[in-house]
Amino acid sequence: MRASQEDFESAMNQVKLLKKDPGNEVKLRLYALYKQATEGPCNMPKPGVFDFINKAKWDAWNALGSLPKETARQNYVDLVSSLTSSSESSTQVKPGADRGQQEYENLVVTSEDGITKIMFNRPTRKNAISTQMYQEIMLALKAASKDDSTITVVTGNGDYYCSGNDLANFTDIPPGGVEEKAKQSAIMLRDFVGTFIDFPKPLVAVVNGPAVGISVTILGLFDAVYASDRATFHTPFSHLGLSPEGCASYTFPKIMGPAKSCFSFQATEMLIFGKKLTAGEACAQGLVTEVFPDSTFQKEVWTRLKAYSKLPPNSMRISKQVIRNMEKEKLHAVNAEESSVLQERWLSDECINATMNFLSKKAKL
Ligand SMILES: CCCC/C=C/CC(=O)SCCNC(=O)CCNC(=O)[C@H](O)C(C)(C)COP(=O)(O)OP(=O)(O)OC[C@H]1O[C@@H](n2cnc3c(N)ncnc32)[C@H](O)[C@@H]1OP(=O)(O)O
Repeated sequence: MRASQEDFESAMNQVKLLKKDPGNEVKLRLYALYKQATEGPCNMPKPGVFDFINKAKWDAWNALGSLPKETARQNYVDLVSSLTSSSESSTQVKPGADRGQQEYENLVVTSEDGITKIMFNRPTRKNAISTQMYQEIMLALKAASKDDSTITVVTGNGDYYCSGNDLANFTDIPPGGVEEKAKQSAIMLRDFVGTFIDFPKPLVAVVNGPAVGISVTILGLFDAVYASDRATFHTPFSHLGLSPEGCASYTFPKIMGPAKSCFSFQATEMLIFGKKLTAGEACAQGLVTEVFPDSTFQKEVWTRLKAYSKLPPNSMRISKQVIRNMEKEKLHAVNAEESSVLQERWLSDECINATMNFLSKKAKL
């Protein structure tokens, strides 16, 4: 039986609900089939060779030649159906499921000695945060807020703490185009940062190495930040045609000193001029609680955290509430404003060019 228009629309909705990123190749095929089913054979001028995102999309659509619209619609529905059934089977029984533990692709989450540890686990990408990883971090934080641990710790696997947003996230363009992508990203960013603002238990960052971008800005929402002396703190927003997020436009000047004092210039030097701070400098500015020599970092930090985790949990949670609640409304408002400014920035030539330069290996920080 041929797929109807309703089957097609239902498949489009199912794509948005996929639990697992199907990868760029499948997404290109979905894009091409969608265009063919709705518009017929490729009717766009061929993009230039350096416009490689649109070129890849054009190639995929053009490769469908004169495939009839109905067949493209059927193929789209079949492809989505194969994706939904494989994602259902891959979330079934996994090791740890019987202990109520969730499995993550880009995180290692463990709970021991009253401490839930959320470790970024993409060391070959310097722990850059992919779209899927944002979702996983939100899920892990929500689970940690309800489990029986007293403290939650965020750290990184490998030589980096985290290299910030995965710049390849912007190559995954939905059928609605780049505007739709920017809109979806702004919603995800607001939810992601909101999860940190609302996190109810003591939240500690164990910064094992260099930290970049959003992994630095959200530190202002943690309750303690311990850093190895190998760590650096870098927010290269202007270099990337971006603007601050993670509430840093509010927390950094507040943490680093009152307005117009020489200290608040440290915040603007970081957020506007992209100055990279050493761990010692970040500690002097109040962004880091304490710095440890890398050789003894893990031992010293975890000994301290284990002692803290034995403190009465309700008292710690209530103290956090008393300290943070007055600020919550303001932080949510700042988060919404920063996300909406970024939604526009992502569509700017400055941002698109900087992202292309990184992805085509012409630039690095
Ligand atoms: C939707 C919400 C959006 C919120 C917005 C947040 C804003 C930010 O977070 S801005 C910060 C974005 N991050 C960057 O600009 C960092 C880019 N990376 C680099 O400049 C360098 O990779 C590095 C300085 C972090 C490390 O350099 P190093 O020479 O030591 O290692 P590499 O060989 O470059 O890295 C290994 C491998 O990993 C890839 N990679 C590293 N970071 C990222 C990243 N952020 N996005 C995508 N890919 C990244 C790098 O390309 C290498 O890949 P290959 O092995 O394939 O070459």
